[in-house]
Amino acid sequence: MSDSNQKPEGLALLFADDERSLQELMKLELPRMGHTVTVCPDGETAVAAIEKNNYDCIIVDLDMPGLTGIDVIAKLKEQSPDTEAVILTGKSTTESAIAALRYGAFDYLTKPCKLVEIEALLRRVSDKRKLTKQYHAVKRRLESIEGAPKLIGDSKPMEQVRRLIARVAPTESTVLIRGETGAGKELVARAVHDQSDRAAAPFVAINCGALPETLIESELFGHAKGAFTGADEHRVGLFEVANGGTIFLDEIGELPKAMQAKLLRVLESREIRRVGENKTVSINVRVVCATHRNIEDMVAEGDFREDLMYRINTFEIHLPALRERSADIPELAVHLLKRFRPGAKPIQQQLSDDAIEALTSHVWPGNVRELANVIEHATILCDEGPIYAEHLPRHFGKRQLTGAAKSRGPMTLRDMEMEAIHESLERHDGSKPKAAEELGISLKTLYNKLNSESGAKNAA
Ligand SMILES: Nc1ncnc2c1ncn2[C@@H]1O[C@H](COP(=O)(O)OP(=O)(O)OP(=O)(O)O)[C@@H](O)[C@H]1O
Repeated sequence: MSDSNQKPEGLALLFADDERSLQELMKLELPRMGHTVTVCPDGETAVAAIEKNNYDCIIVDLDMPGLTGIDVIAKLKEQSPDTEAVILTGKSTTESAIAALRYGAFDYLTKPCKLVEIEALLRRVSDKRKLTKQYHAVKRRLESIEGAPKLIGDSKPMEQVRRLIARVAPTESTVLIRGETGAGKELVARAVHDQSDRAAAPFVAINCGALPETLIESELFGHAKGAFTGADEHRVGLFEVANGGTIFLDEIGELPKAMQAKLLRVLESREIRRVGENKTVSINVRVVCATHRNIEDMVAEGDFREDLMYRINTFEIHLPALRERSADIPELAVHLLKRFRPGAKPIQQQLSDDAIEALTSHVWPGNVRELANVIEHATILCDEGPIYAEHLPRHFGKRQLTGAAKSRGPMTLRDMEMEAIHESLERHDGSKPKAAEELGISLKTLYNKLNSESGAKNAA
């Protein structure tokens, strides 16, 4: 991540040490490294400077007469928690330096330290600040596209989901979220994390179905440099990235059998082993899984390990399909509209009655993801004012009225789903990628549904 050929971003530094010669040295050398520096002779002056100015990083001597380095850091973390702190310490006080790390210091240097060590450490501070800024920028962009991750819906089924989330979140239980594709399982997983004691630590999501089998292990557990062709550098796996927080294993049913055994071992031992390394690393990660597949059937067919199934579904949350909570559709539609038309307006000004009627009577095989696509389509045709049924995709809302559906009598949800798939395939001259995109489901899911339909027909 750190490119040693690249000049680090200049940092605003504060240096505090009672040694005159060090003060003089830093006044000269830190600017030569491209940083600006305020030099202070003691803790009191340092605290006064921190109260007046903003610094990216402070470097403080641990042992100063009056306020010590730890006192200065404690004050700094109250005043400006984002500013990094580096401790300078004599060899004999390494233990106090470790105490300083507990107070939130970034790192410590033992005196006498070389200028190259200070330079390397400041480069790391600079890298960290750059990454933090990038993280906030990406998060803001994502929120402006998707809206802040918020579970919308007050329908009875969603109230029940919320109740379950609130019950399980504060525990350490592994959670299995079941529900159709696009129903919002990742949002439920995030809500479990956000309502837990781990909320301030990372939430890391990975789709087990989206990675080639050969890469999953190193993605989850990391690898040593040279562990396999292409492993040019040491890489930390997602379990380590999520340490202290939550890992969300989406589409757990897609995990290859060999990986299922490895995952089970990790869940039981709470230790991981990076690919190409012998030693194990302890991890403290809460695991939340999700699947749209019937895991019990997969176990019966020998595709999923029974012991892993029991291990991951300590607590289950079933997320109902959108058609089972149609009362949420208007509010969800307006929430999704904000992605394309920022600003909040009442539902009546955004959606006409006929649009609400068409939306609430649709079957939604692609669930909320499909709803987001339909809303995007409507905003292309209608960039302001209420959305009418005519702005919805052409096939929309008609399905329930087709002669075939009426003459067949009551249809199962599965039949309706297959009808939506076939209609979409027809509209796109049989193109499965286009149909999958329109329906808001993955190509893999489309194939699965078509295969299980032809399997059922063959069996009949
Ligand atoms: N209750 C909800 N409130 C707000 N937005 C939602 C809700 N449910 C789903 N969404 C939105 O719908 C989209 C799909 O949701 P998500 O990715 O969580 O579904 P999923 O069930 O995990 O799908 P998949 O099984 O395909 O991974 C996302 O853009 C998400 O923000």
